[in-house]
Amino acid sequence: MGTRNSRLGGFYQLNPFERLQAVKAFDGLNDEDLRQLHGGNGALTVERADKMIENVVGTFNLPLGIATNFQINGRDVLIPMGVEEPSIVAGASYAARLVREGGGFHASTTEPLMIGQIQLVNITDPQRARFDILANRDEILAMANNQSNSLVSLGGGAKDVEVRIFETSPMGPMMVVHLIIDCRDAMGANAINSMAEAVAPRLEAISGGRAYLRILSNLSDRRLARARATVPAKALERDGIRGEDVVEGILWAYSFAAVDPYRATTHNKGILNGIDPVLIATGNDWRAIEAGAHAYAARSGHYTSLTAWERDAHGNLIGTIEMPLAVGIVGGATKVHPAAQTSLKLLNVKSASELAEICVCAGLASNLAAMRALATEGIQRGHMGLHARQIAMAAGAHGNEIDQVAQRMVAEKQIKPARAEALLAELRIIPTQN
Ligand SMILES: CC(C)(COP(=O)([O-])OP(=O)([O-])OC[C@H]1O[C@@H](n2cnc3c(N)ncnc32)[C@H](O)[C@@H]1OP(=O)([O-])[O-])[C@@H](O)C(=O)NCCC(=O)NCCSC(=O)C[C@@](C)(O)CC(=O)[O-]
Ligand SMILES: NC(=O)C1=CN([C@@H]2O[C@H](COP(=O)(O)OP(=O)(O)OC[C@H]3O[C@@H](n4cnc5c(N)ncnc54)[C@H](OP(=O)(O)O)[C@@H]3O)[C@@H](O)[C@H]2O)C=CC1
Repeated sequence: MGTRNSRLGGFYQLNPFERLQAVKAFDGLNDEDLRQLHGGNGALTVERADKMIENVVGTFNLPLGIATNFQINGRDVLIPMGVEEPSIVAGASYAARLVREGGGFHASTTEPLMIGQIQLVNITDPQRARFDILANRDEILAMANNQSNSLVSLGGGAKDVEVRIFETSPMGPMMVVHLIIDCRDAMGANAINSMAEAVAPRLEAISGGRAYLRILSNLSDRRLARARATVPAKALERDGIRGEDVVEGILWAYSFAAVDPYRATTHNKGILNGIDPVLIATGNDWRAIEAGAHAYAARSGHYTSLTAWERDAHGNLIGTIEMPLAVGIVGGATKVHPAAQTSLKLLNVKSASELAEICVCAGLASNLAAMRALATEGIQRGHMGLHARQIAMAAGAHGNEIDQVAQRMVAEKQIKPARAEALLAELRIIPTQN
């Protein structure tokens, strides 16, 4: 067993090999696990990829970083993040360090209940049909649960039936039946779709209508994850700016997102900056979470922030987040992609709910990092300082040239492709002149 202390100050100053050793010391991962994280022989092979999707010609790599400093429900966690954008991993680690000073994140989830929808049309007497479908609830649930080999024995499966009537639509009236399904540790899409397709003929017979769509809803608003964090005002003190003033700035940043959908969209993008990379690293479906997150943000009819920020009686900053988070630790690609398996092992989660809790904490942390930067020095110093290396590489820099060009651009505060090209040309001329 490793040290299990995720407070790894200066982790970023190590090289990738040294970082892997620190991860190994944290968790006691074995060498095979490390190879999978590192992308060596254990990583996704073309042969395996060819069995995952269609028309495969290769694999597409992304950087895998480790966010440090997270403490969630009293447990230290190192969070793997697969992402192409610089400063996300740094920002999340920084914010987790700040939250750690306030006692870490507190997270929870609702039951993993999802919705399967069956669309019924051409029903002459919808009120009678609704009554009869509900009267046959137990039979419908039993038919749905016949589709599952293990969900029911694990305490999950189809739990309830609901009926909604739409008086009008572009094609006329329709009825939508919801199957409420407890998906346990699976994201559940395939399980739900099988159940929805299985019960549709019976629903047609009861209602006298015709079933068209039979599919899950990605607005999984019965499967919510929540987290709360406290940041002592003192922890936010920096470069001569008082912590109280940083709190004030962050609260104005939040207020902007709360009232203005143009700002809320960017604010929520900053939250998903923390969540999507964890979904990718663990082989989860990030399109499903993105769709659910934005729909949930608009549930009142006004698109708004997925987080809320306030000040407590002592002047400390309090942040909360609540959003749908349908993730799995079984099913989909979670058990197929070798690095996803290792990421789940590193996270040491025993249930899909625990993974969802980690995801919302990463989202809350990313939101805090972005707002702190935006409300103080601006986003460009931290973000562009780290993005400078990508600009240097895009300009053609290799090896040592990358850091040399990036450092010059940061020092000059001119982080631009044209400047990178000029500096690179300069760097390449100097050695030949000597
Ligand atoms: C980038 C930092 C953290 C630098 O911040 P800094 O002040 O230069 O950092 P520091 O040197 O004081 O170090 C503080 C901690 O940050 C971490 N850290 C520091 N440097 C590194 C690094 N190189 N690599 C990895 N981690 C790093 C590390 O955890 C370190 O502590 P330690 O644990 O070592 O004791 C800060 O400027 C920041 O948080 N910026 C915001 C980053 C961010 O939000 N990026 C997202 C991209 S922009 C975007 O897409 C979203 C947005 C902004 O539009 C959303 C919105 O509008 O709301
Ligand atoms: N709109 C969307 O979001 C859609 C998404 N998808 C894709 O569907 C995939 C996810 O579907 P999902 O149904 O989760 O995956 P799978 O069908 O791969 O796996 C889920 C199944 O695993 C079995 N199982 C074994 N142990 C457990 C456990 N502890 N908890 C829960 N189930 C367990 C259950 O089957 P059993 O009970 O039979 O043993 C369950 O139905 C993702 O790849 C997603 O991209 C697909 C269609 C639409």
